[in-house]
Amino acid sequence: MKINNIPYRTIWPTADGAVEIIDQTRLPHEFVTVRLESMRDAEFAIRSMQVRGAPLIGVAAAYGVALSMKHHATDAALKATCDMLAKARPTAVNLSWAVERMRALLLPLQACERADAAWLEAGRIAEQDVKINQAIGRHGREHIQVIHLEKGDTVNILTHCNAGWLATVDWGTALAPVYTAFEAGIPLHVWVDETRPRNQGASLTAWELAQHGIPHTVIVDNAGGHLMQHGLVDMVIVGCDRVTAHGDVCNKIGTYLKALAAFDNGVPFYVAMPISTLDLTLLDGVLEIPIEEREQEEVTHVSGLCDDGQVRRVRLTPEGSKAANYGFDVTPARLVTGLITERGVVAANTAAILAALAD
Ligand SMILES: CSC[C@@H](O)[C@@H](O)C(=O)COP(=O)(O)O
Repeated sequence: MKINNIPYRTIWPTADGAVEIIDQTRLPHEFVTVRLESMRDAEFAIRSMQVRGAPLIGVAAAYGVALSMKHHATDAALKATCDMLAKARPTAVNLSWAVERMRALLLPLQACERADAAWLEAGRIAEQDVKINQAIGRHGREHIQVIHLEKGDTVNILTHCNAGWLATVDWGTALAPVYTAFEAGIPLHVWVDETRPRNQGASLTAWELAQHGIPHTVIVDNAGGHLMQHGLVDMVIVGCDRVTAHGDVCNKIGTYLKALAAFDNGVPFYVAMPISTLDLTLLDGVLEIPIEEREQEEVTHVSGLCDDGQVRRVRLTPEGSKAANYGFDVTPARLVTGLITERGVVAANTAAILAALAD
């Protein structure tokens, strides 16, 4: 995708064997890239959310394994690296998916073969992510097009958090259909939930849509229900961090409330999902998916650009008030209209999911 008309990806290998990322903690007010030279750098980037979004943290972890293998490629080093990276964030299954794919490839190899093989495999995972997202974009666009033909007017799409190109290597998941439809000339407008506490909608989704000239409006997280009651939302598309065999969807906190409002108002609620986000070991998402709890400061404080041009952090809540910071919630399958995958749009139930996997 493009920043100031220059094509970028969110992560890329450098000619001298390091990895570069866009530091997403600095957006939208500053565009800064960061060089990762070690597994510790990759682990810090994931934990601190310099890189975030389920597919991207998987790719960053794969590169983390590759960086580690350049220096220490024994069995013990491979185990320690994979175990540490897999724990950097708990909810998105793509992280452990990517780490386990690296481990399975590297473990049978001689130590001296591991560095080159790891580097190639991390690159393959990154390239695959781009292709998968392009396919999600094509499948999702068809549904946007159907709504456009029925309505004969601009399609209003609501999204939560950031599941755009910043959350992947390129294109995004939930926003891939948006970019693809926009390129095909379908008139659309995106309602962007600000997505407290870290405001990935207001700071990341709004920024990347603006870079691409896509009409959008940032709304507070509580506005979606009101907009749906007044016919101002034609469809919802969100990303996801883990989907169970039953089709329950875990995504950024607040997604469930949007799904309830969509259901009550007859608005289609789609979840864009690479197949690697499926966790067939789990059935009931509410009971079984681990939900990340983060620091209270993400709730009690916000940072933003002040009128003097400086980025500052300020406290919102009274000193002494406790805050709880659950990062994700689970939307039961019954509220999901369809899962937009690289293999097509799949119903959120076990039979349809298994049939899609068998194709
Ligand atoms: C394509 S990204 C899908 C999800 O990872 C995204 O919607 C989300 O919840 C991201 O959460 P984050 O905490 O910013 O990593």
